[in-house]
Amino acid sequence: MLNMGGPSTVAETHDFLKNLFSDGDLIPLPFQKQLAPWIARRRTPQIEQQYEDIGGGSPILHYTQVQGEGMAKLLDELHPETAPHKAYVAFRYARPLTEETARQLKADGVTRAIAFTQYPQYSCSTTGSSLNELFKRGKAGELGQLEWSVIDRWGTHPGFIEAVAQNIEAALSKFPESTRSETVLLFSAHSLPMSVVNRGDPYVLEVSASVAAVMQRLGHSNPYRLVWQSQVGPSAWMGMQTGDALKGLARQGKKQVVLVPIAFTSDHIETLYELDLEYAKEAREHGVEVHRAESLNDSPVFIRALADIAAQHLRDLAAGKGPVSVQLGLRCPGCTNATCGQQKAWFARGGR
Ligand SMILES: C=CC1=C(C)c2cc3[nH]c(cc4nc(cc5[nH]c(cc1n2)c(C)c5CCC(=O)O)C(CCC(=O)O)=C4C)c(C)c3C=C
Ligand SMILES: [Fe+2]
Ligand SMILES: [Fe+2]
Repeated sequence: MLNMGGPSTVAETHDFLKNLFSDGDLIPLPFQKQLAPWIARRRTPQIEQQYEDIGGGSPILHYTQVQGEGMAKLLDELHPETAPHKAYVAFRYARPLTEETARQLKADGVTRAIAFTQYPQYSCSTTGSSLNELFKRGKAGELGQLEWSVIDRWGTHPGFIEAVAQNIEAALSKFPESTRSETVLLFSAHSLPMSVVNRGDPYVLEVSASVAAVMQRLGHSNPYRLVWQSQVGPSAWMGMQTGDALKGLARQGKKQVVLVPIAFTSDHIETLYELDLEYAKEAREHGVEVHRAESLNDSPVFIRALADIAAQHLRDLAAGKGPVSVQLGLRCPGCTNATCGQQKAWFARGGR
């Protein structure tokens, strides 16, 4: 289960940021080796305070473990031919890091593995970075004799869409029935730098497809927009920004909003701090009642969706389909990172 991870305790914040700013697939920096530790050190106090304010750390490891254990158990029933199944967590910037998990896979004598991204929608800066890291470890012989296949995206899977829709319905039910249909659904996803969007990264399109599928499932019961949050640094990022959108809606006299995180499957500072503590609070000061749809976290509907995605993948493999999706094979038209090409070829050969 591939994801970026987060600091489980406030004390782990610095190492998390150092790993994050050292990742050239996420943030390409000149003199990255020297600059990354410097930026991380400077940014640590502010981000530590945010993790402090949301209860002392990121819950992502806890929820990924709950999701993984639930998924593996269901998968034993859904696809007994390949049982027993076991979920391993491989985070990009926090423990357990990919290198730790690689050692564990080797020690356990695992021979067959699925690299299952936990980002619903594909971006080279998220899933692409995790796959590049796994590829580098594999090429260096750190993974043992493993045969790999990849689940690279699942942003319109009906089980995922159903789980999100149910959480929206629960949030909507907090508004009076008489005015419920006037509530604006404000889908919010982590933004991307325009430099990434403009090289042909598929994330913005795939997040939009998720939103369209959720709205179809809801029978277009409410007006909606997709907006973008958490941009960092001075460069241009995908907009409109979530905070500005809330202010604009307030100015236009909207009184009820449901905020919907759509590109991340468990709580993190972006939901618990930015959406709940910053934006929702500010909107309330402007007279807007805001409720947030819960993150998927330990949703049984979502855990069943993960198991269903994995089971379908295993059935496809048994039916002779290749180890990677057709779509994974296509690099961004503007991609100049040679590792991306090597990584895709390596996974297409089953990790050999
Ligand atoms: C699908 C989700 C995410 C995308 C896409 C994404 C792209 C992206 N992020 C940065 C820079 C930073 N992100 C940071 C934290 C962070 N990012 C995501 C998700 C996505 N990022 C999450 C869930 C988190 C927080 C983890 C948590 O537990 O809350 C940070 C660190 C925090 C900070 O310093 O503000 C940075 C920096 C870039 C540059 C980027 C696309 C290229
Ligand atoms: Fe980010
Ligand atoms: Fe790339």
